Amino acid sequence: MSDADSSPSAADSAMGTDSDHRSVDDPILEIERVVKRFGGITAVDDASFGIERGSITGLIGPNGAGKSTTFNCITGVYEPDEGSVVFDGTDITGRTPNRVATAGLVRTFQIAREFPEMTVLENMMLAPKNQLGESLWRSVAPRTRGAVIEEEKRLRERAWEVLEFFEIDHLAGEYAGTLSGGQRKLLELARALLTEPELLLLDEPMAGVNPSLEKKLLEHIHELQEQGYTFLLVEHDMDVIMNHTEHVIVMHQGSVLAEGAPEAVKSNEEVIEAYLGGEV
Ligand SMILES: Nc1ncnc2c1ncn2[C@@H]1O[C@H](COP(=O)(O)OP(=O)(O)OP(=O)(O)O)[C@@H](O)[C@H]1O
Repeated sequence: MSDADSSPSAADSAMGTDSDHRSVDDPILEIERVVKRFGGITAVDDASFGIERGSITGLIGPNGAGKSTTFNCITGVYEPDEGSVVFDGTDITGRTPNRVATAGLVRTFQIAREFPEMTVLENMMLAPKNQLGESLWRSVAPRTRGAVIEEEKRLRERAWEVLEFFEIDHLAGEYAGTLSGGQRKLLELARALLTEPELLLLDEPMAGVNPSLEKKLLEHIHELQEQGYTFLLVEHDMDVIMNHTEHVIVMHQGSVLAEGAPEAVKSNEEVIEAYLGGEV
């Protein structure tokens, strides 16, 4: 169980939202009236919400509710037709994915896939370069020989540190292509961390994960939260949402239908109806 019960938002009731989202004390991310259309389809329809810094927030909704499109608008894959995305006080609307990642907002489980014919450590060393984009990496990386060596040393140390944190340091010399699906998930999260993000967007992190790895992944996510990272996750597994997030945003037909503490959202009638009476 997370510390959801002690969260300030735990006492909130799930509220329906129009354009005004609940006030967030210290927002790391603010989505204001975002609209994204594909021809005649409005995939995201005037969606607004804020993400509290240091929180684990769930973004849920039935199939086709607009969750992935919202993630894509946040991470720069799509430019919203209307509205704004503000990260850490800076308007990042319409920035390219590389520039969004450079700002400290990283989407995991969708980042560039690992290279199977390179070792785990080599993949780690390439992660910041891949995520930030080669040209950007060059522009931020120091160019003198001494500085390059120093930077590489620092990155290698950090790579080992992160591999140890995820308890996959013993795999550092293995080819990434030989890893199990679960080990690959851990490597993916480890690589994302090397880009030094502040906010991690997790896209169905538990999909296809066995129960023991799920437990491990969740423990790591909570430990990282304690270190100050913020998480926004799209997840269909309601047990994960109910037990491991402190705030839940529910999307339906492109809009935010309700948000609040997990228990309050679970019993919200509009939410239950949106899921066609299914168990939430
Ligand atoms: N590239 C696209 N072109 C046309 N329509 C799209 C495109 N991407 C999404 N849509 C439509 O926009 C709506 C929202 O889709 P989206 O994938 O964002 O929902 P979702 O909540 O992530 O769904 P799921 O849980 O099934 O992944 C759907 O009706 C979908 O068919």
